[in-house]
Amino acid sequence: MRSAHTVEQVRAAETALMARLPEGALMQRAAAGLAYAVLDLLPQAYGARVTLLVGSGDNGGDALYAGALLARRGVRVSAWLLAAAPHRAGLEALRRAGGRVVEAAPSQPQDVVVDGIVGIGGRPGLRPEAVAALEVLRGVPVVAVDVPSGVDVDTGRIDGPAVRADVTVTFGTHKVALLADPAAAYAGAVHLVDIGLDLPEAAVESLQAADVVALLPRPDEHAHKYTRGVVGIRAGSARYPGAGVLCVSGAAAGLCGMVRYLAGARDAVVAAHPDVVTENGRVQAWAVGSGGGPDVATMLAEARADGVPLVVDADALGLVDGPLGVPAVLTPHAGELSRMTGAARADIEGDPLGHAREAAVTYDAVVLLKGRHTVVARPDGNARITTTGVAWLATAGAGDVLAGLIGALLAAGLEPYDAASVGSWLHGAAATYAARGGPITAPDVARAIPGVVRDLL
Ligand SMILES: NC(=O)C1=CN([C@@H]2O[C@H](COP(=O)(O)OP(=O)(O)OC[C@H]3O[C@@H](n4cnc5c(N)ncnc54)[C@H](O)[C@@H]3O)[C@@H](O)[C@H]2O)[C@@H](O)CC1
Ligand SMILES: Nc1ncnc2c1ncn2[C@@H]1O[C@H](COP(=O)(O)OP(=O)(O)O)[C@@H](O)[C@H]1O
Ligand SMILES: [K+]
Repeated sequence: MRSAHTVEQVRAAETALMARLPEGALMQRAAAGLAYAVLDLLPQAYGARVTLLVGSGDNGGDALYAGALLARRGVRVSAWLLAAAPHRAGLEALRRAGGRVVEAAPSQPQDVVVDGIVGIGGRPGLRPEAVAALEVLRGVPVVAVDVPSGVDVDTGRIDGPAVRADVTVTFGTHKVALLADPAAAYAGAVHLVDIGLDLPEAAVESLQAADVVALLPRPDEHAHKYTRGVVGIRAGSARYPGAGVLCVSGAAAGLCGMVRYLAGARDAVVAAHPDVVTENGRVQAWAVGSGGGPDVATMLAEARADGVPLVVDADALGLVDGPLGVPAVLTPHAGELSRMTGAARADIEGDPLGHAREAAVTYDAVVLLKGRHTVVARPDGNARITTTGVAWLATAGAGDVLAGLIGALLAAGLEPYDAASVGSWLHGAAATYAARGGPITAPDVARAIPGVVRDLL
């Protein structure tokens, strides 16, 4: 599991650890990790040029100590001080190692910029001096120290100018802004340096392959189709038969024992999926709403009346105005959530984690808010953020596949939070497998799911 802790949690762990270590030890650990990450980006250390952008706090201190380590390896390090009182000991260390202080951009082309402007002590946004410095150095690869400066660390919001990093070297744990968009998109590749912090459980996390393996349902030796779970699909209509076919394709990827289909695209579904049963009968979960048509209200009401867990997607989301009274996963994209809650779409896109968490409370359900980094939020405030996937997944019908897949995982017995987050992880991984760097369509995503599962197991 990748965990993201809040600034308050990091500070508390840091205080506890610092009490047991010699002064400056943590910063030395951080600086060493940072220096190695910068070295990794340089063709060779000797003669390379690195500019440090240095603010007034310990984030700048990390950059200065790392700069000292780099200077000892022969890197030409320039520290551009953006605040009046930079970390004193760090600055001395850099000078002793042969680094220099500059007041403007170095005239020679630079190989790397290190963003040590602000870290977890920063307020969102950047001062004009920092914006100007970044502008002058535009085009040079940026390594951010701990977080890209300017982002809102605990929410992932971007409320002003912020650094766009190629790599972020973070210390002790991930910060929320490194998982949650829009800030996560500013972080580039994130490299975690262990500095020995002892941290509590995190409210925000991101499943990794090993976590998905541990949660995946699989048949035991004596399994039969009913013990593996039956998912019912009420999706697709005469007008939108494709949505029914796609929702079934996600459900029929093999993760539960059987798929029942009870909606208006029966012929198309059976033609595409001869394994699907179209008689009514018991199910352990329903997926409702994709390509809904005029019967969507009836379909939602009938599924609810069954008392089993539900996935509510697309057209059915507009009918949800409070808790459904059964365990549920709601799967809106930002536009659908905007229609549900009345919040502006841009506000939702600016703070997907906050809006997903709020909606989870309002609807007393797991809310899966789709996007580049999909958020799965639970009413108790916990959230999992999906980092698998590729932009090619933003294609018509991909959401229908996801709804069916989550339905199958619910039917197989996963809790709604696990079903939604595992389903979203598999969906993103399947898109990446299918895309192999190129375009995909929704059926490609569904077809790639069994291969992802096979490789995981
Ligand atoms: N907490 C930890 O466990 C560790 C922290 N370390 C480093 O220490 C950092 C935190 O250091 P600090 O608490 O000194 O805080 P920061 O260095 O993040 O920034 C605080 C300083 O920046 C100024 N500032 C705030 N917002 C600003 C803005 N938008 N523009 C310009 N200046 C702004 C403040 O007035 C303050 O002086 C971490 O991010 C990390 O890089 C590491 O040295 C290792 C251990
Ligand atoms: N930029 C992106 N990068 C990666 N995945 C994305 C991006 N934009 C959207 N997605 C994913 O693509 C899928 C689109 O689903 P959705 O919007 O419901 O489409 P549809 O309604 O046509 O099925 C979601 O799983 C979403 O998370
Ligand atoms: K920074």
